[in-house]
Amino acid sequence: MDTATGNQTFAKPSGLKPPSRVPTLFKEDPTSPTSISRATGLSELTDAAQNSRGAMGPPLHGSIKHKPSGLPEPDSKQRKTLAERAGETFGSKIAAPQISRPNNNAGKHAVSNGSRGFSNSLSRSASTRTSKHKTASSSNSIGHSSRAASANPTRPKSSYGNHNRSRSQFQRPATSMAQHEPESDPQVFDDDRVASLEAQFVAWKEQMQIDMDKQSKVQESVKLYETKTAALEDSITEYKRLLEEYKTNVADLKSLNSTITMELENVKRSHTYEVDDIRRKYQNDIQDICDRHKREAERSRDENKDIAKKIERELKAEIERLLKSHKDELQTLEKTLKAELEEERSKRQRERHDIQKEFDSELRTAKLEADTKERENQLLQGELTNTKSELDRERILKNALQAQLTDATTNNLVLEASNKAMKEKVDFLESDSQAQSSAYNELHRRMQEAFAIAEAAQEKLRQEETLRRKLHNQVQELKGNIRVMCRVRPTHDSEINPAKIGFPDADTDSKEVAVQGPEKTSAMGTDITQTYAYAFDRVFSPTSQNAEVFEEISQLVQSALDGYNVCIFCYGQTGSGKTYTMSSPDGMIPRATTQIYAEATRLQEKGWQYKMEGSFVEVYNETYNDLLGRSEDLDKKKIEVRHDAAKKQTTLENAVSVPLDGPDRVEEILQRADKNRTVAATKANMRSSRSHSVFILKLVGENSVTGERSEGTLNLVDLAGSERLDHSKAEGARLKETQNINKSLSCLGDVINALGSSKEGSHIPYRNSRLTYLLQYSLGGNSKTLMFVMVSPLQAHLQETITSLKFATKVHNTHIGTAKKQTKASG
Ligand SMILES: Nc1ncnc2c1ncn2[C@@H]1O[C@H](COP(=O)(O)OP(=O)(O)OP(=O)(O)O)[C@@H](O)[C@H]1O
Repeated sequence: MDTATGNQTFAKPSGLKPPSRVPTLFKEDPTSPTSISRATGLSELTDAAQNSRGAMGPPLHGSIKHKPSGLPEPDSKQRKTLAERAGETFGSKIAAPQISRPNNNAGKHAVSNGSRGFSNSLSRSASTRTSKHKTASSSNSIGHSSRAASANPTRPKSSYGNHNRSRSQFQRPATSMAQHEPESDPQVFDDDRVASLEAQFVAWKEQMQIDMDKQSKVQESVKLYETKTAALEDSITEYKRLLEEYKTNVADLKSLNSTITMELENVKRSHTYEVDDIRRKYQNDIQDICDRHKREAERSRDENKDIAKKIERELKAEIERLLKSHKDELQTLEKTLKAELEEERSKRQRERHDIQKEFDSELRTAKLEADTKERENQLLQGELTNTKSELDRERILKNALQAQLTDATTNNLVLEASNKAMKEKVDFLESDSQAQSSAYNELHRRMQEAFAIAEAAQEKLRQEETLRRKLHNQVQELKGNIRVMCRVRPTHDSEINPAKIGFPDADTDSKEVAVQGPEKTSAMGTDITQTYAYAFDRVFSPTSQNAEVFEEISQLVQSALDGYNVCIFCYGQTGSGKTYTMSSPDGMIPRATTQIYAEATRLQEKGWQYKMEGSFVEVYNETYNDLLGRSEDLDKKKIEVRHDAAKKQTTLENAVSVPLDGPDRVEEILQRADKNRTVAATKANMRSSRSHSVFILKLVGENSVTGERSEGTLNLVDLAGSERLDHSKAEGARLKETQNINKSLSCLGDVINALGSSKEGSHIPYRNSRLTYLLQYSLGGNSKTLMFVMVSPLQAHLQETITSLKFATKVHNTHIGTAKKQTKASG
């Protein structure tokens, strides 16, 4: 009854399906003690559980839900109680032992028609035989198999169900039990069965206990659902009540809203009326104000008219007064201005005169400046010429480089050709037989021999070069470390009255020169002429060319390359041919540099590498000037001379030093020096004759093969004119020039004299003049000096010629260093 009521209650709100009848069966008397009827019920439940639900979990919510709700109920009249069914079982059970089991089929039939309890009891026995029998009986249990099939047609079929159905479809084969049963003892069988039943009972009891626990859990779940359902129903009731309340509230709010809307309409209407009233009121006020303002404006307009008339009258009076005073002031000003104008005019007149004067003086200054500019222009033109010459030199250099490139290309082609030939040779030698191989070896051996010979020859050459240097030096020493040569220049077409100069040994030694002196009256009253003969290392007649002269000095130039300090200077009066000999295009300087360059190149194959640098300075009025520097720096830039006593080398600070990387370079050097001297000549007339110019060529050589090193200097000096001037006539700058020239030439003589007469280590007065100080290491010691005494062929210069020749003889008689020679002098 409870279950039925419960089913009705659940179906309505939640739609839960009515619970299974299985728990209902336990609800009948769950607490009653163990009884047969209960045991039978348990037996049925156990079977059911074993068939279909035994393997399932406890009856949870989900499992209850899926229980078949439309389970067909058997007719109540046909239904038997569990007790009745239990009684049937026992009946069958008791009767069972008397059943004879003649064969398998008979036994099987009896069991299938007998109670399920017996079959179950068999199934619970430990014996193998009864177990097999029981399994067969259980599988034939109609109730279970039909319930399982009809209760849940959609449920997935268990393996058990399948197994059951399959067994029911096929004829059971004969078991071993059927064969062995007739041999068993009936008495033992009964005892065993009782024991089995007892054990089965105990198992049933335990199973019952488990099922009861499950049932109580299910009951608890049901109770919980009931409680929840009741709570949900309460909530629904509460929600319904609240809904009703909300509906009432909404209706109230609607009525309130309509009331408020009406009131709002009323308020709007009254507000409109008020606004209209206020607008009307303000319009009236504005109209009043406008009327008042109009009246005020009319009144003030009348007042203004009166004021204006009054001001007009006052202004007219004031203007008249001001006009009168202005007229007076203007008259006064006119007078003052006229006076000032007059004054200004006279002042301007004076200023004009001043400006005119100033302009004149500025004009003069400008003219002077123009002159200066002109000179500067000349300087610039000089610079331009220099630049042009540099450009020419670069061009020449470029041409030379191009020629070198062509040579190199040709060489390359030749080398390639020879390389090819060599390769062919090698191929030829390699390709063929033993004979070729031996020929190659022979060739190789010969080549090695040739190399060895060449090496030996080169070594010999090097040794010979060293020997040559030594011998050369000895020869130079034997010739004397200071030598004097004389050169008489030819007369020009324009020159008349030549002096009588003879060359007695011109066909043999060319060492003598004879000058016929001026006519003198003897004590006897007869006119006599005296001939002065001089002997030097070499005398060059007017027909001699520069090439011939250079031949004599080329040995000294070679000495400079060998590491000696060499000094060659030209001494003589103005116009005697010093510059021609020294600096003309085929003079000593270009020739010397050309030879040095050629020799340095030749020595490269003997392992010598030379670095050559040229400087050109002048000594003018006892100051040094750089002839290779900028012409505007001449007489301004200070050049310092420094001596290295250990190396016996002289260096010039602040002087331009030009690397001599080609023989053409010297031409540029000479041009630049000449330019500077020309520019200087505009400042001091005859500058070139009044200064000493010194071309200094530094030669540093290193031999990478022998490890030798040489540092030599070649000084080529063009001395100032040596003529004596009449001191009484010379004055100012000219007098100073003359004094300085005399001083320096006299110092030069003193130094040479000291070098020739004094012992080694004694004082040499180099410092007495700038010239000797500059040439300190090129005069004396281990240096080699050559003096050219230049002679003018003119009778007019005879006296100066004799003076020069006397000075030269004095120098010639001086012997410096180890060389000693006898000199012959006359006059
Ligand atoms: N050997 C010579 N052959 C032809 N002409 C010569 C020879 N020597 C000098 N002359 C000419 O004589 C002139 C004067 O010579 P040069 O200028 O060399 O004299 P200088 O002694 O250097 O004079 P200065 O001291 O003024 O410089 C020049 O015109 C020069 O060309």
